[in-house]
Amino acid sequence: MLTVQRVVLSSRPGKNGHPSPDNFRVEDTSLCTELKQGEILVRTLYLSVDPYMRCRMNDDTGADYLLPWRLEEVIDGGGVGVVKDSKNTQLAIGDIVTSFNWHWQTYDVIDGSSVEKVDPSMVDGHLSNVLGAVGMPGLTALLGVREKGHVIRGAGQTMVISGASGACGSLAGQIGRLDGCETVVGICGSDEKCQTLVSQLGFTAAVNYKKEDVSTALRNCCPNGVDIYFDNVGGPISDTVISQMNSGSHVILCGQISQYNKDVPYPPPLSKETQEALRCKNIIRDRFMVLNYMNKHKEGLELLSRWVKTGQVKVLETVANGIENMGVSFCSMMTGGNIGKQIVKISD
Ligand SMILES: NC(=O)C1=CN([C@@H]2O[C@H](COP(=O)(O)OP(=O)(O)OC[C@H]3O[C@@H](n4cnc5c(N)ncnc54)[C@H](OP(=O)(O)O)[C@@H]3O)[C@@H](O)[C@H]2O)C=CC1
Ligand SMILES: CCCCCC(=O)/C=C/[C@H]1[C@H](O)CC(=O)[C@@H]1CCCCCCC(=O)O
Repeated sequence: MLTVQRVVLSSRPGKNGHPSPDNFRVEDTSLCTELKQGEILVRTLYLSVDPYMRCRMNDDTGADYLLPWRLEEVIDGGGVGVVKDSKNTQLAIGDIVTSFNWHWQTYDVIDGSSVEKVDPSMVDGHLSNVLGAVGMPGLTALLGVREKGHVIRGAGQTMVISGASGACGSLAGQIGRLDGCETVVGICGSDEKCQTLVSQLGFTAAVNYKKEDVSTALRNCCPNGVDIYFDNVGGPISDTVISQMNSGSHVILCGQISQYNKDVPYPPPLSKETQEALRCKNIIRDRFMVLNYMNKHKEGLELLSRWVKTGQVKVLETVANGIENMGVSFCSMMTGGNIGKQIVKISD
């Protein structure tokens, strides 16, 4: 038996509530490390906190592909770890593995078939990138832009990204630029974030929605209107962007984080004005879900890996330390405490 730490959901915030670190509890538990055929013992290296997890805190997630976390049970999500013992013919001690359903636990015994083996050279040994730029958020940015953005190289297009300094947004803007957008404008929640987007990631301009009048600032940054909108946040910010979009333009409906603490369906209903703007200007607003493009993931990860290795895409990350900080990190990410991908390092 091994004593390990895990995080359980101790209470729910309620569909209309803001999540709090008190909703999470860290506790010790005993793990039987005797393996059955096919099982592996893993040590957790990094865990991911992601916006969709807010929906898993409700007893009804509102999405058929999301299971609710159960009260008093260990939480799961994206994770990466190292194999410490194996009775699985496909996995050896020292292998790096990942899963979408990794338990928030320092060590675990799991079926080897429930994880994917990671090639550490894909991320130059920077294993947290498996949960970020060369993982689900990277694929979301890449496939979101390519499947729904309709970027045409040389056409002088303008792309706007909300939630622009986060895991998906910071990559989506860089990919828009690489794919040929002439102007790439980010919207995010601090001057420091705005400065980073422009000085480090090559965005044309950035708008601090907490300080500036978004409508005026966008008119200045996008004098020819908006052709592609990568929408991570929804709500009033998106209403404003959509009001400045050109005829025949495209909204990539990636996420609506500004509405996740409200009891509304996903995607949340739009105001009458915004529905009218979409209709009158024939704006295509397609919902995008990265999990619907599994057949494009392998090729996508290879491209993202190349871009990161060659420095064509820069990676931003905010790293917290220790399993006791999972709840705090999740709540911090939900309120803008992160720049780039929010990661929690669990062990070396
Ligand atoms: N469709 C898909 O397949 C996927 C969708 N997503 C979605 O993409 C979006 C971004 O996810 P991800 O990159 O992981 O997270 P981020 O790294 O972007 O972190 C969340 C960010 O959201 C911003 N934010 C929080 N509340 C608000 C608000 N009320 N208004 C505006 N901005 C807010 C904060 O930045 P700031 O300081 O700017 O406020 C915060 O840093 C989410 O909506 C998520 O659900 C993610 C993965 C896959
Ligand atoms: C209901 C709000 C969803 C908002 C959009 C979003 O953030 C979607 C994220 C998914 C994305 O398609 C890739 C993911 O990893 C997210 C979903 C993960 C599903 C894990 C399911 C685990 C389980 O519940 O069994």
